[in-house]
Amino acid sequence: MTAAREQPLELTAISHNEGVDAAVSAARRVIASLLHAGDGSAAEMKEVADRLNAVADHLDEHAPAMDQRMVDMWSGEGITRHDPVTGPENTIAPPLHLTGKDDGSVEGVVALGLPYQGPPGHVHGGISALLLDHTLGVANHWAGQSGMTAELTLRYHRPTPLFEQLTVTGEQIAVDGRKIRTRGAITARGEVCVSADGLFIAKHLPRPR
Ligand SMILES: CCCCCCCC/C=C\CCCCCCCC(=O)SCCNC(=O)CCNC(=O)[C@H](O)C(C)(C)COP(=O)(O)OP(=O)(O)OC[C@H]1O[C@@H](n2cnc3c(N)ncnc32)[C@H](O)[C@@H]1OP(=O)(O)O
Repeated sequence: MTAAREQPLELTAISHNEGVDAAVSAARRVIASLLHAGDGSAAEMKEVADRLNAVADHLDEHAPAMDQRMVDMWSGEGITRHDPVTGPENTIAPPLHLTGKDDGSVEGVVALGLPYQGPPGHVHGGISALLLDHTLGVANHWAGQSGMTAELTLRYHRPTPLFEQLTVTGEQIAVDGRKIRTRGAITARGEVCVSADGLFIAKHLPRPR
């Protein structure tokens, strides 16, 4: 499928310790800290809310127009910085860090905390679906033929643990005309927790200009 490469290639934008990336890391910490604190916290939540709203007001005051920002988001070639799985500019991205491997597959590791909880102590099934949908999409890009998700079939083999290193993989299996078949999995401690089979159709929406 893909010619052998000498070393893994970054498929995720590298997070910087400055600028918006640093602010986003801080915001991720706030999200986790709020959930950890909960309703019974002794912290003065009215004051916390006022301070957070002041930060949001400041950001909104200095933000570009939405249509301009959309153009900016899609102006580069290659790796995105805004997506909800790997994006260093997106607070809801865990983030997962993906690299392309010699064998044509992609792989990343991530540990998920409280904001991603479903069953007690374990990852929400919809979050696993999000991670796999994106990882399969990136695997298609890495293999050279990408598209939009038409079907995503998930099998949840065992609960996926929070707070532990998870390995997320994706690999393009076949291309038949516009139909692209892709497979992937989330494993913990070497055991498959979730496996995914995707059908993607070669279609690309126009980039904002
Ligand atoms: C990009 C720039 C930045 C680069 C970054 C590089 C690094 C990162 C790389 C990459 C990262 C991206 C990772 C993203 C990952 C996330 C992906 C998503 O979340 S995508 C959003 C969710 N999906 C939708 O919203 C689709 C909505 N549905 C549609 O738009 C259409 O229904 C679509 C495209 C799926 C098909 O529509 P039609 O009109 O184009 O094609 P028709 O003619 O209907 O179908 C073509 C063939 O496919 C079959 N087909 C279509 N849908 C099917 C289905 N659901 N099941 C089975 N077959 C289906 C049909 O039967 C037909 O087959 P016959 O040619 O006749 O044999």
